[in-house]
Amino acid sequence: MAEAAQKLYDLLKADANCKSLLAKNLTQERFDLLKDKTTKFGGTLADCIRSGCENTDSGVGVYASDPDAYTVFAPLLDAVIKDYHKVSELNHPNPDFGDVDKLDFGDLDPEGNLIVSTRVRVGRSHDSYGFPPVLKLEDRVEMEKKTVEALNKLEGELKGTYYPLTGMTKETQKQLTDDHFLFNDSDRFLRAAGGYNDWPTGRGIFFNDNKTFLVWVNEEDHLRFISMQKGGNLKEVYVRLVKAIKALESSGLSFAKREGLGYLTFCPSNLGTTLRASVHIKIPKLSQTPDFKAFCDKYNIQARGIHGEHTESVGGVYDISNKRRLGLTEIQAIQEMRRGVEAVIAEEKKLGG
Ligand SMILES: Nc1ncnc2c1ncn2[C@@H]1O[C@H](COP(=O)(O)OP(=O)(O)OP(=O)(O)O)[C@@H](O)[C@H]1O
Ligand SMILES: NC(=[NH2+])NCCC[C@H](N)C(=O)O
Repeated sequence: MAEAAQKLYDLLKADANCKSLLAKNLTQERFDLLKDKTTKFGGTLADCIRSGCENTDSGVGVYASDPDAYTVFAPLLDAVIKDYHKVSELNHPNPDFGDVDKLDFGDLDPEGNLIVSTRVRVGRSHDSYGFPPVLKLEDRVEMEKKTVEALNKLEGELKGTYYPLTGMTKETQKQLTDDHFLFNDSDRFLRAAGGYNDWPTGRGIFFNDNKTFLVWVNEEDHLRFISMQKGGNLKEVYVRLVKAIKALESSGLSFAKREGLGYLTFCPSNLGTTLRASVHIKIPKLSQTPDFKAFCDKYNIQARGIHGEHTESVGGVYDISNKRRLGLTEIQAIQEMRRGVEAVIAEEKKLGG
């Protein structure tokens, strides 16, 4: 067990240019302290660090093998979490979605010139199962079954159908992915972490008729709840997601949560609120300025390409979202994204866009 971790650690140390949070925070002292430990789910240090050691261009570089890893490997994971979310203490507040009847925002781009679409997602983990490195095929299948039973109870606007990946044609998968609804198995960071083990068994997507509410089953996290639509109406998208979270939390599913850390996810960058609110937005001018990255950092927002993380922009359209998910409430994370997007729009217009 310690040998596997040692081999991986050697790989990490061999890349002197590695800038990941793993490289920064996995000191020799922490490595020695953790290398022989195992979680209740059988997770090891090697399980947590494999992706970041095999991919030294990782930004974060670490995944939790299971919910218990956040306790057993806390000396490493806590340091990475503080670093990513820019907090000095791990005292994440209780969930607070705000008063959805009194939100002080609506459409972020009422003229409809810049924002192509808006999406808000959260991740949830079943508290009785581990994460991909320790999951068995039967666990995934069992989790999928329990999840679908809960999803089938949704009503009204959230009512929809579950489509397992097993049996879905390649053409349908490609179309749904190109249209930004479905995930695929092309992320090498997630692959190295075990995220595609037994692919595609136990995975699938649930959506309502107009594809404004979607659930990913067994992609990176056990569950991702997603609300999205064309245009910039953040209020409609957010209110729909809050409704879905509340409905699913009262449908018999029990989600992994930890005092001080909020909702637990596979990747430490996602825990806390687990909320990522994004717009696809046309910013050909701002994105070309040398200060674009600094501008985003100032507002705690992140720019991605439009086919998801680690992809490039197409035609000056970027995915702009809140970067922090921990140490603030859900409504504060949404407001942080809103302020960032409003600033991006103002700056793009100032530059003549
Ligand atoms: N505002 C948006 N409008 C339309 N599609 C979006 C929007 N934001 C993200 N997407 C799409 O969602 C899919 C998933 O994106 P991505 O993997 O970057 O983020 P994520 O699902 O939030 O998860 P993670 O941050 O863990 O990678 C991609 O197809 C991406 O294009
Ligand atoms: N989808 C995510 N969890 N993204 C954040 C980290 C992704 C990858 N492991 C890295 O370190 O770069």
